[in-house]
Amino acid sequence: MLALTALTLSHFRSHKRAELELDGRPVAIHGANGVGKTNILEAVSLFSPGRGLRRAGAADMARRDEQLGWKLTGQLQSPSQIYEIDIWSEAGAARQIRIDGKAANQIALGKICRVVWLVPAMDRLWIEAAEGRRRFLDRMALSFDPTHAEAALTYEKSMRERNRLLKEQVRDPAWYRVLETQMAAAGHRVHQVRLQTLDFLRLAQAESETSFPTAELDLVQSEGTMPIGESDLRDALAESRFRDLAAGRSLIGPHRSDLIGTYAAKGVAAKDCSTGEQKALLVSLILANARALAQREGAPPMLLLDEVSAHLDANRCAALYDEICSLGVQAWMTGTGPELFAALGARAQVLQVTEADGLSQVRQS
Ligand SMILES: Nc1ncnc2c1ncn2[C@@H]1O[C@H](COP(=O)(O)OP(=O)(O)OP(=O)(O)O)[C@@H](O)[C@H]1O
Repeated sequence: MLALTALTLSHFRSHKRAELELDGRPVAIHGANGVGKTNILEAVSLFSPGRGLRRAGAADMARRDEQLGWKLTGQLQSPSQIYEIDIWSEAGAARQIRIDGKAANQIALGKICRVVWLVPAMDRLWIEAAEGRRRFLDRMALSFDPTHAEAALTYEKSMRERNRLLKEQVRDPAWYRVLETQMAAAGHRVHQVRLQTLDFLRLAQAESETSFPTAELDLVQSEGTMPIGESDLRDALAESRFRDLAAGRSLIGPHRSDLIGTYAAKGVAAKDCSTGEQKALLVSLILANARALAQREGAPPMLLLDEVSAHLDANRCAALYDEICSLGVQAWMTGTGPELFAALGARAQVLQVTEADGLSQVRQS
């Protein structure tokens, strides 16, 4: 299994200090609006690479009106061993990580801990801009291949630099060659890992007997097609330079990919499905992600499901709970009242968050 067995939040968001003792079961967190349930999920999301589920900066995560910075301490149980992990930021500085007392970086963290999430901001994922869908796919890709974060970052950095040259109307090819070589190497890798992730998800959906609808998936380019090999991408970037100069930005590459989903049984594009169906398609994908990783690595990722029951009918909610429990996933779920988790019974650890006089409290309920 992959699970946090203890978690302490210090001066993190609304929590001055919250200590959670966990036993590896799914975690159902309930409490009134604004008591800090999502803040706990955000803390868990930081146990994987990236900016976390709110995509916030380290400074925003410090408890307001305190200049102290924040700290998260977690005990992580992986299939092979137990890790003691500290993640903290001092006075708004970049996040720091220590694994078993030794300084570590986000890539090292990504190798031992995988976290995938669904949050209410993703309710319109199928309808809104492609960037959100790419991010959702990349989060799943990262759970399969921890090096994905590094390749994506290298690509992003070289692309930004190339875009700067394009905006400044630099025309000398010598300025572009090194950047385009870097973009092609990292971009090809990013694209391949995304394609492989789609294959894993397709297979896991096909093999499953879940009642969640199958989401057919396609990765498409906003214009044309993605060059197949690394050298094809490098050549395509060089060829596109003239057009890119006119646009002032790079027009080809994996940053122009889009994830298209279809409700397979109905043959209806995800963007045209009902709100609940759209959410069910996303749930179907993260369950497929969990199933595939359980098979390949012996442990599914931790799942963060903020406002888990929103838009799902009672049958789908029960089916989701059943699947989480049968997969042995440490799913972190939130909702405003304990009744939302009644169908889980003793299969989950139920925590209640309350707040009084600016101080939050988390206790078993
Ligand atoms: N840096 C911070 N310092 C102190 N409080 C913060 C900070 N950032 C956010 N908050 C507070 O945390 C609260 C939001 O917490 P959170 O989103 O976890 O609530 P929630 O329990 O999930 O609520 P809901 O049920 O409404 O979704 C808000 O009151 C917000 O003002």
